[in-house]
Order: sequence, then structure tokens, then C-alpha cells
Amino acid sequence: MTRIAIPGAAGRMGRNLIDACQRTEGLSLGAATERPGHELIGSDAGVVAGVGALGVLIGDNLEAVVDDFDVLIDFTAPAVTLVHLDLCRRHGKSMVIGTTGFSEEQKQQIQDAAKDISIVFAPNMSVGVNLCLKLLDIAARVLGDDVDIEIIEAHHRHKVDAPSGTALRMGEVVADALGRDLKTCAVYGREGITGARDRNTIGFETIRAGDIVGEHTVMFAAEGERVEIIHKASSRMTFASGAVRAAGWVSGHSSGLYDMHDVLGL
Ligand SMILES: NC(=O)C1=CN([C@@H]2O[C@H](COP(=O)(O)OP(=O)(O)OC[C@H]3O[C@@H](n4cnc5c(N)ncnc54)[C@H](O)[C@@H]3O)[C@@H](O)[C@H]2O)C=CC1
Ligand SMILES: O=C(O)C1=N[C@H](C(=O)O)C[C@H](O)C1
Repeated sequence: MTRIAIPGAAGRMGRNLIDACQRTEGLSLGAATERPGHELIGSDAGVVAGVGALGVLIGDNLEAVVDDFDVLIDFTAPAVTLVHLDLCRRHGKSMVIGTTGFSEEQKQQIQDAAKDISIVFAPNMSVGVNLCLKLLDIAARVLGDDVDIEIIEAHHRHKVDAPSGTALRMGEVVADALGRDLKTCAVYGREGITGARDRNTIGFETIRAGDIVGEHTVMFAAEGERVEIIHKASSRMTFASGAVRAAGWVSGHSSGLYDMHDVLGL
């Protein structure tokens, strides 16, 4: 049995992760935490997630429950995830990291820790999005430099990072396929007298509204035709199911940095 720790247990993803974890054979919830001062500290994690009591109370100190888990699934916030990364590295625990919004320096810290522990790190754990990443590589290679490429993403009003981690990964896949560097060819939103479009750029547009779970469209637009690759998530359970699958997978792997393509065998 692989024992899972879920920080951010009362969050949008935390509740779905607890649900997915207790439904998955071979996994059990070993620990759950929330930020110090959170109103649900001391509550049963299963009750908070709506799946009935699991006998695991939400704590505020991960170090205190370090002997109760083998794999930590982290969907919180960059600074919080990095504190957990340090703890997991010191105690030899595997990690699944779904948090987005890391800086380049913060991503380097995750890469460094993967010398000592096994980590699955992906901005989107859904099978559909990871399939789309494959399709995007093919589309970019076929359509090449003859199209304008725009990436449009929409998420709920509470999301704090933009563009989404998924949109950025989609941009990286397309840029790599075309031999471009996303750092120099990305254009984030447009306003005013922008001039005509430069075909070598990759544009990003962000929508934040209501309760949208997560939608991504990549447009390859030529004169006379347009190809769009679209993914729409209608439930967070699609991310949670992927994350618990990754947790089962990573517990059997030696140190290293992996992504969902490794987990799914894509
Ligand atoms: N990779 C993927 O498939 C997906 C990634 N995400 C990412 O996951 C992250 C979280 O998203 P949501 O669940 O929507 O956010 P949320 O804000 O609902 O949940 C985060 C939770 O972390 C808790 N937290 C803060 N500090 C903490 C601490 N020190 N210890 C323990 N818990 C702490 C917060 O109180 C909150 O409950 C975001 O970065 C989001 O972009 C979200 C969905 C899918
Ligand atoms: O914050 C979210 O909700 C999501 N974040 C991820 C991202 O930034 O790509 C994945 C998903 O789209 C939901």
C-alpha cells in the first residue's frame, strides 16, 4: 500500500485528490495538511472532501506526520511547494507536483531535488491535455512557419497565475517543434497600435471568469484555413485521477524528474 500526503487538503484540487486517492486500489491517504490558521485544521480530511470519515485529521505541520506517508501530492502554491520539496528531499519521499506559476529559478530547485528523490512534475495531469501536447508537436511540424499560432486559455476567477502552466507548456512544445525559443517569441496579450502580426511570434491570451475549470485552444491560422486543437476540462477529477495515477507510478521509480508523458507511456 502506498501512503499519500495531500497538503492543501481543503483546496479545490485537495478535495478532489482525497476523493481520487481513496477510490484508487493500492493507495491510502496517510496525511493531510492545510496552511496554519485554516478553519478546517483538525477536521477529518474525508469529511472535508465529501467522501465520509477516513480517520485522517487535517494538520498544519507536515514535518510532524512525515512517517505517515510515502508520496506527497502537491497542488498548492509555488512557495509552499518548495518548502515541501525541501522536506521530501531531506526525508527521501517521492513527490507529484501539479502546482503552476514557478519562476525559472524555482523550477531549477525542483530539478536539483530530483537528483535525490523521484518527482513527477506536470502543469496538467489530464490524459486529454497530454495527448494534445503530442498532437501539437505534429501540427507544428506539419504546418511549420506558414501559420500564425495563438494560444487561448480560460480559467475560473480564483486562478492566480497567468498564462496557465498548461498554456505555457503548449507554447514550449510548439516552439521546440519549430526550433524557436519561447522566451523570445512569446507575445502576452495585445493593446493599442500593435502593428501587423509577426509570423514568428506565438501569442497568448488569458480569460479569467466565473467557474471555468480549464480550457485551452491552440490555433494554427493560415490564409484560407485554420486548424484548432482544443481541450476543455469540465471536472477537476480529470486532473486528480492523473495525479493519483502518477503517485502510484512514481513510488516505484528511482530518483529523477519525470512528467506525465513518462507516467502515461506517451
Ligand atoms: N497540474 C494540474 O493538473 C493542475 C494544477 N493546478 C494547480 O494547482 C494549484 C492549486 O490549485 P487550486 O486547488 O485551484 O488552488 P486552491 O487555492 O483551491 O488550493 C490551494 C490550497 O493550498 C493551501 N495551502 C496554502 N498554504 C499551505 C501550507 N503552508 N500548507 C498546506 N496547505 C497550504 C490553501 O489554503 C488552499 O486550500 C495551482 O497552482 C493550480 O494552477 C490546478 C489544477 C490542475
Ligand atoms: O488553476 C487551475 O485551475 C488549473 N491550473 C493548471 C494550469 O495552470 O495549467 C491546469 C488546469 O488547467 C487547471
